[in-house]
Amino acid sequence: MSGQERRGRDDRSADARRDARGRQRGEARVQGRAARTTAAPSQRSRQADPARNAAYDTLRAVAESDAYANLVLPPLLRDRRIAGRDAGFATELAYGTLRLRGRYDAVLALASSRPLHQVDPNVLDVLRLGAHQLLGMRVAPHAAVSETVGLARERVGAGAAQFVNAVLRRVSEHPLEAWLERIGDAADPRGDDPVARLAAVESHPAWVVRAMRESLVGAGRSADELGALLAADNAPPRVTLVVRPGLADPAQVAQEADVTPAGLAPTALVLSGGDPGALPAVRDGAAGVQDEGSQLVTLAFVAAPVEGPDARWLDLCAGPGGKAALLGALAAQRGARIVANEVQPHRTRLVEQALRAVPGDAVEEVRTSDGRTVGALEPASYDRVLLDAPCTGLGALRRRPESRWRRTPADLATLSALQRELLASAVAAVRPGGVVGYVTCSPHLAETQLVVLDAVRAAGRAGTPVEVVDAAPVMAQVAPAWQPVAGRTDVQLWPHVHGTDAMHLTLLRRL
Ligand SMILES: C[S@@+](CC[C@H](N)C(=O)[O-])C[C@H]1O[C@@H](n2cnc3c(N)ncnc32)[C@H](O)[C@@H]1O
Repeated sequence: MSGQERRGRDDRSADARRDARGRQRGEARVQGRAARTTAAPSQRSRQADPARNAAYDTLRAVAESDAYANLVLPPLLRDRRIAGRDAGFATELAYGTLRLRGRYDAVLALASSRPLHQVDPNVLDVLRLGAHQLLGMRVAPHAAVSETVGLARERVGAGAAQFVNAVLRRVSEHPLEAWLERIGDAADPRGDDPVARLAAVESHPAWVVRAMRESLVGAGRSADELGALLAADNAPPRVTLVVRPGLADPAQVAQEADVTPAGLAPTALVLSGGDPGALPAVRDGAAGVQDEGSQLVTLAFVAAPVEGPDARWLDLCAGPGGKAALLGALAAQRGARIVANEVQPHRTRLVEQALRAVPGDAVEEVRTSDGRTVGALEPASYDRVLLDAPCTGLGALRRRPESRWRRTPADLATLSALQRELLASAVAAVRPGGVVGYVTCSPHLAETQLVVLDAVRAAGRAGTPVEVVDAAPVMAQVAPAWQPVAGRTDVQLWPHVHGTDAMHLTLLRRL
């Protein structure tokens, strides 16, 4: 995607109701305040608007309390009664700034008279917000600078405001394309380090850039797609609904909301605007918000042929219950029953909530237990076992704006060890002839192909041998538009190709 296209996409989420200064109109009304204020006019004109304040508070919570932006911002907007386009502006400002933090830090490092590590973290976050308004959103440059200077003055102090003014004025001197060129050259001065260049330009840690290149190649795709993959991580994901089969009617949902078919999964609709939580079908649990990739891997898992009965399904790591709800709906249609297992009690409660619309006789149990023990406690007990494993989430970076900066290579070692144990347990829990679906929302080879390779070997040693089932024809049956990758029996989805999270699916049959 070109910088121009990327900007165009950001532009569409910019606030059309904002005035030329990028400030919201009718702010007092949105805030429930009287139009008159007791502040002196000079002070009034300096007040940063609530949307920018909300974005700033979100960035500070992410930095100081290890908070998740998508858990911090929505309640903050509700509490402060920031709604509609102003909420959209705050969301794009906060999430976009977090996703593109690496790019903006590279820009700010060139524009600042001080090394960034000497800049107060509060000031640095204000600068990042200013950089995103200037380079990633359609806020007029003078408004982006003056409003952000106002934010600095209000939240940090007058000295900080002067510094912010000087740096942002320098940032505003060049358009995004020129800055991308400059930060690319600064990261890769000799022109022989494409990873460093992409890391700066596409705003990913270098280790993630390397891992994504290996994942693309390992999944049978070209390394030339790397730039497009990283750019796709920087775009806000579309809002996709799942219409749970037998519980809701897509035509009915289409009457209630502005939706279009997502393209691959027959259950998936893209919502073009509005609050999905306000839709009746979503409120009652017959539909939900779910990435199309999650729907596809669940549908393919259920479509995989098993030998013999097909009545008892286990979701080993079910929380918060998105896939369990789809599984439950499909189980109800097929006369099967599901057991939903989750290790964290509060997430088990979310699974119960997600399953509220699934007919009771399709749900055998929702329980809290460590999935690693299930294989030993209930050997050969299920016809299908879904293992949607805890993972780094490197395939869902666009959805979790700050996570790329939090994850470390050390997480891979911990998580892939857990994934191996859980997969061994899943294999032990499925009966001979039954199917295990191994799913991650990461394309990292250490969490996908290597875990599967080890699990197949370990299963043989443990006396519970498995074979890999070719998932390509199964996926083609579920999603006729699916294009298999030559030589691959697993399924790897990609944001830049399929518009989904980078979900992985391997199907195993117990022998
Ligand atoms: C990727 S999430 C599952 C998402 C879920 N399938 C959905 O679609 O909503 C992985 C889940 O595994 C849970 N988990 C982690 N370790 C576990 C364990 N040892 N046993 C069972 N669940 C575990 C996590 O708490 C988390 O809820």
